[in-house]
Formats: sequence, structure tokens, C-alpha cells
Amino acid sequence: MDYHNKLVLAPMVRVGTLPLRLLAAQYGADITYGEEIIDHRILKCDRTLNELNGTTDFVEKGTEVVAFRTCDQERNQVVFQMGTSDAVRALSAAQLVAKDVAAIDVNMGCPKAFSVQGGMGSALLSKPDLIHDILTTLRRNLSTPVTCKIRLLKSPNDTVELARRIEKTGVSALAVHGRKVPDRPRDPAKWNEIADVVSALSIPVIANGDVFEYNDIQRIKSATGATSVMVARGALWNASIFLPEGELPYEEVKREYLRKCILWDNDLKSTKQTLREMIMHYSCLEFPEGKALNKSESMADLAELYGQEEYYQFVCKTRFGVDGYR
Ligand SMILES: Cc1cc2nc3c(=O)[nH]c(=O)nc-3n(C[C@H](O)[C@H](O)[C@H](O)COP(=O)(O)O)c2cc1C
Repeated sequence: MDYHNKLVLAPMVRVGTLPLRLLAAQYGADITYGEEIIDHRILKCDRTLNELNGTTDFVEKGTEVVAFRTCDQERNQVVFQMGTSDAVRALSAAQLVAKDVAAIDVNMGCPKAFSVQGGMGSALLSKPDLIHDILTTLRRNLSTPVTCKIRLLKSPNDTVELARRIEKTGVSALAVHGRKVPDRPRDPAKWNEIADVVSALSIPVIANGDVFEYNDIQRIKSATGATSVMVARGALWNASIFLPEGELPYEEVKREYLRKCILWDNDLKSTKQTLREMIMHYSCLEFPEGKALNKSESMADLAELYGQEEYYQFVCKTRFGVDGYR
């Protein structure tokens, strides 16, 4: 996988499922990360071919819960991001999905209590030996490219030192979110500290933080010297951010997102959560749309809310040969 000069959809838990990834790709994202999935969880899954959708599903054993869904269309651009705190477990988890994805990424930036208490996410940042162990184990045993995503450490020197150690493991690229662990999303991303990492490394660095419109892509590249740019919230709010000719109207993007959710039979909770995030950015959940969204109990309800009943019926008939839908 080539990490030079790429536009990247960031990993986003609950929202970065197949429809958002395909939508971002349709609008120009070259590489699309899936939401972080914990190694323990993927290890409890069976890999199954879903003939109704044409997808490859990783389904939690004994249930119908899909932990990770992918398809051929994204085979060469989807990155499986994993939460882990153990090299052997990480390898077993990665081996399950490796041949269905373009790369494996390890999340080393998540500051949430759930991750940190499990020794994952940003807890890894203070354990360079464990980072080395996890990344070298993955690298040596997989033919799929391996990367990781970090946050900034307390001082620029600490970040550069860690980034150099990471580079030595042989990872294909390093994504740097330009915030420190205690920083909040509203705190400005420190592009200058990403620049320090870029100048110290030879591997491609993917710069991440505060890209909210297409022009910011060039701005962050110039400010950091990074070859590639990763976008999270900007793409969640309007996935057409990757279009050089300018963003499409948000209403249109939202409808297109829902159509992809219908087509790929996306999880209802994830669909609603993503639509909620979009609405909260542009409007307010207390308005009729938000209230109706919160009340929706099925994909059929969502199709009706957004005037997609015909499309929904068409997909149902094609998939099941009947009008019904799960
Ligand atoms: C809804 C949401 C979910 C996120 N989930 C993940 C995740 O699963 N893994 C991860 O490494 N970062 C996650 N992040 C962090 C983003 O990938 C990104 O690093 C951060 O939002 C900064 O980029 P931005 O300024 O473009 O939003 C998440 C961010 C958001 C907004």
C-alpha cells in the first residue's frame, strides 16, 4: 500500500462502518480506516461470506452481531484498526482479517477510560517496549502492511523519540493526531509538533487534526510537511470534504449516506449515531428531524424519514425477493 500523497478517512468508533467508508471513497478518500475494534472482540468472531449483501462479515460467535463488515470494493483501501495491549493477541486478531483488508493499524491514541484501563490506546504511549513488541510481532508475521496512530506526547522531543522507535519496527506509515492525551477535541491541533515528527522520519507520516474543509488539506500539508492527511470530524459532518471542487450540500450527502446504509444493511445503531452526529453539527436534535431520528426503530423508519422508501423497497426486493426487511 502506498501512503504517499493520500487523503485518509480517520478511524471513528461507531460511525466508521462500511457505508461511511464507501461514501468517503466515492468523494475522493484514498484510504479509509474502520472504527477501532478491540482484539478480544474480533477473536470471538467467525468470518462469514454474506451472500445476501456480497460482504465479508466478522460475526460474533453464536449471535448475529457483525463486528466488522467489508466488501471487495474497498479491499485495496480499507484499514482495519485494532485496539490491543498484547502482541500475541494482536497477531491472532490481525491474522483473522488480514487477507480481507489493505492494512492493519494499531490505535495508540485513544484516551478513553475503557481503552486506557485495558492497557490499550494512549496507555501504550508510555510503554515503548510494548509498542515495539506489538509492532514487530505484527510486521514479522503478516504480509499485510502494518501502521499505527499516535497522539503527541508531553514534549516534542518525547514524541520524536517515540516516532523514531516506531519507525524502526518497520511500519509502513505513522499517523499522528496533533493533540496530547489531556487535550479536548476543541483544543487546536498542534500542527507544528506534527512537523517535528515529519522532519525526523523517513517513512510517510499521516497528519491528523482540524481539517474541516478541502483547503485545510493543503494547509496542514504545508504546515507539517506530511505527505498524507487524515480527516475525522470534517468527513463525518460532510464526507464530500475530499472533493477538490468543493463540498456537496450536506442534505445530499446525508441522503447518500443513508442509501449506502440501506444497500449494505448497516447496523441501525451505527446508522442513527452517524446521522445524529451530522445533524448536531448543522442543526439541532431538538428539531423535528432529530426527534424523528431518535424515535426510529428500523431502517424502514429511516428510509421514510428521508424520503427513500422506494429505494428501500427496491433493495429489499433485490435482496430477499420480498417486501419485508429485517
Ligand atoms: C466520533 C469519533 C470517533 C473516533 N474514534 C476513533 C477510533 O476508533 N480510533 C482512533 O484512533 N481515533 C478515533 N477518533 C479520533 C480521530 O480519528 C481523530 O484522531 C481526531 O478526531 C482528530 O481528527 P479531526 O480533528 O479531523 O477530528 C475518533 C474521533 C471521533 C470524532
